This record gives sequence, structure tokens and C-alpha cells, in this order.
Amino acid sequence: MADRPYIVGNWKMNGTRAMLSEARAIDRTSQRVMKVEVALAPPFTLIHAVHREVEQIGVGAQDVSPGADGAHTGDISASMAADAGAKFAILGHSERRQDHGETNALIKSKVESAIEAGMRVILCCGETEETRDEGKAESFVARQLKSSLPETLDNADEVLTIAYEPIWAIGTGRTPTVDDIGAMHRSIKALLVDLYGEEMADQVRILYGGSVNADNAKELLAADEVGGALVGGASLTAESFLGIVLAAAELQDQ
Ligand SMILES: O=C[C@H](O)COP(=O)(O)O
Repeated sequence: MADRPYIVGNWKMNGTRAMLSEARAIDRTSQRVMKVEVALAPPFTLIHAVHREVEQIGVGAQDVSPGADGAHTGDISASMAADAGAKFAILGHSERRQDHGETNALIKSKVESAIEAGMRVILCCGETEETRDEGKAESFVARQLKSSLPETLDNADEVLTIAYEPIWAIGTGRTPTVDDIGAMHRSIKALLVDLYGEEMADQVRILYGGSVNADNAKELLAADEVGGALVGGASLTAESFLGIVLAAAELQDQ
């Protein structure tokens, strides 16, 4: 449901079965916070286990490979991730772009494969500090999105979420101003209207990601057109992640 804030924890390359207790605790509290949609993206090795442990929250993958199953050693297709219990896939994260040289064209083929497998896509975008300093952040992000979004979209709220994550804010404790976040989210929204029309664009939540924690969540989530948060470091313990979930719930009450 696009009108609920969407709070997604990305565990990145962290987590062994010892962390299942954190997922259980997140799930238990989330059952009482129905006005917020909560989800976790553990590493592939834990997707099935987390899926079996939780009742309320969504479980997703941090990536999928494009194309159909076949002879691709080490790869995991969207249909395999979905079979393990993943309902969504985070695609185009800047860490994958940097560490694995992912291009917008490759990301687009991953987006298409994930949607075909029935998953929701959380498509990440975001600029470097240099690009922002040059005043080119919005045009850079628009280019990333235009080159990696599908041509057409049906059931947008079930299929697509965008996550704006300025690279310089990831894991650094630094965040853009609320005005800068609002301006970027408005620009992304305008692009979605352009590509898919207003009705479809209204259904796509645009998350903010980059050093979100329980202390700054309320302020960041209140920015214009922010429909939730993609959380890295602060999603690794139930205590810190639930602080963000509860902040989102409080904001809904205001
Ligand atoms: O996917 C999550 C983002 O990269 C944000 O990570 P962070 O919350 O550790 O800054």
C-alpha cells in the first residue's frame, strides 16, 4: 500500500543464523505497527531462514542476476530468490555499482527479470559528493533512472519503489539537508510522472537512504515526497531498526 511509509533494512554483507533473533524481534514489534510497512533484506544465505521466522514483515534480496536460470556459476536468479522467500529485490545499489562495475543497462535487465519473477524492485540511485558539488545531482540521478527503469509499468505500488541514496551519505553519519532531500525527491517524482503518468507515479514510493538512524529518522522522513527509508547500519539490531520504525509510526500520527 503506497500510502504507508516503507522502512527497509539492508543487512548488506552481514549476518549469520545468530542474527535470526533480531529478525524475530523486528517482526514481533512490527506486528503492532501496522501503519508502517517493514521489510528486511538479509544476505542470500539467510533469506529462507528469515522468511520462515517472520510473519508480518517482508523479506527480500539485495540483488538478483538477470535472465533465466542456467549455466552461470555463482549467480542467483530472481526466480531462485523468490523461491527462497524473497518478495522484493534491491537493485542498483551504489555498492554493487562500485564493487562489481554494474552499469545502468545491466541494472535495467535485472529490474526486468525481478519484475517478471513477481518481485517488487527497490531501485537505488544517488550521486557522488563531487557530482553534488558541481550542481549536477538531479540530472545525474535522472539519467541513472531513465536508463534503468522499465518502459512500461503496471500495478506500480506492487512492482516499484525508488531509493535515493547519495553515495557520500552512506555509512558516513552525514546526511543532506531536508530541503535537498525534498528537492531530489520532487525531481524523481517529476521524472516518474513524465515516464508513466501521474496516477502510476503516485503509487511509487521514493525512499531516502544514507545514515538514517532512530535520532534523525523523523526529520528525514518528514521531507517532501519521502515515502520511507532504506537503512543499512542501523538495521543490524532490532533495537536501532525499531527506533526508526517507531519514528515513522509517530510521524503518521501527527
Ligand atoms: O542500503 C542502505 C544504504 O546504503 C544506507 O546505509 P547506511 O544506513 O549504513 O548509511
